[in-house]
Amino acid sequence: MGTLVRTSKFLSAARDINGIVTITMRRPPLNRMNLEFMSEFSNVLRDLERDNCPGAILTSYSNKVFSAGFDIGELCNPEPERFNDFYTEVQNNWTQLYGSTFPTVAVINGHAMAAGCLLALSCDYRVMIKNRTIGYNEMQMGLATPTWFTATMLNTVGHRHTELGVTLGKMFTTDEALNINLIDCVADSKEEGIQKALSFLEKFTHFLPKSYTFAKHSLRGPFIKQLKENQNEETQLAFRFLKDPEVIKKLEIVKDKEQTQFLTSKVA
Ligand SMILES: CCCCCCCC/C=C\CC(=O)SCCNC(=O)CCNC(=O)[C@H](O)C(C)(C)COP(=O)(O)OP(=O)(O)OC[C@H]1O[C@@H](n2cnc3c(N)ncnc32)[C@H](O)[C@@H]1OP(=O)(O)O
Repeated sequence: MGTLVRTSKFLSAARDINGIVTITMRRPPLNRMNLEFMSEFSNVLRDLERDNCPGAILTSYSNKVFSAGFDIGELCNPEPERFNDFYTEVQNNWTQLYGSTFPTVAVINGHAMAAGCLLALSCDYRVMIKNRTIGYNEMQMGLATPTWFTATMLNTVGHRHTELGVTLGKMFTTDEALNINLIDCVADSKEEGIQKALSFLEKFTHFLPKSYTFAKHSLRGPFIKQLKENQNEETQLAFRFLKDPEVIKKLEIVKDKEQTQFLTSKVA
């Protein structure tokens, strides 16, 4: 897989001979995203920017789950300070990944739910393994989808598919995702997915990095600017939402085993 450039509790990053870095999420069993996971992720992205990385691939150690999204423990009746740190790290991570100066590919080798879907959509290209699901399922959990999550899907598949996807909390199968361009291609295995990702990244070899960055930022920059300008308001809005007694009650039920089985049956 290449030389290990960074390894931390929940992530590893390995560089191949062409400089392409594969970031593997490894927080068993479901790559749930908590504060520590998000800060490690931001550190990796910061290193890649500093090292003028030519391209990166994001994938999961597990062929079942790419990421189950936010750790419900961070959302259920949160403490103000911890939530502020968590949500700020999530926002910073998105601005880094969505606005990276190098091309990125998500090899989605397992289910990608809610914030896990956001990670994949924040890359430039998506290769997904057959028979997995991807989407913003927040609605099914009594949650709302943050504005920058919605904008990221909107910028990928357009208004109508985003409207239906977000308001129904829909998890798309690999085939459905391909049909609406939520993903770019399908692979039979993670290994084939990595090969397809490398072929995509190969296309950028002869481009000037500054030209690539200019093009990417022309398209994504205004959305990043909008979040940066509203970061505190977004955090306060989310905190107030999560402190609503009805939301707390619903999330507590979701944390219950039986409800998890219900959610699992929805993605089977
Ligand atoms: C105004 C704006 C307001 C905005 C505020 C909120 C912003 C919200 C934004 C994003 C939200 C999210 O990202 S929420 C997370 C969404 N994720 C899910 O819905 C995942 C649900 N999980 C599943 O469907 C399944 O677990 C799975 C398909 C991912 C895997 O299935 P599997 O059978 O392998 O595993 P289990 O279901 O048995 O789960 C094992 C174990 O993990 C617990 N679990 C699952 N997901 C989470 C999670 N996200 N956080 C915490 N814990 C989770 C599950 O309960 C099991 O626990 P037990 O073993 O103790 O039963």
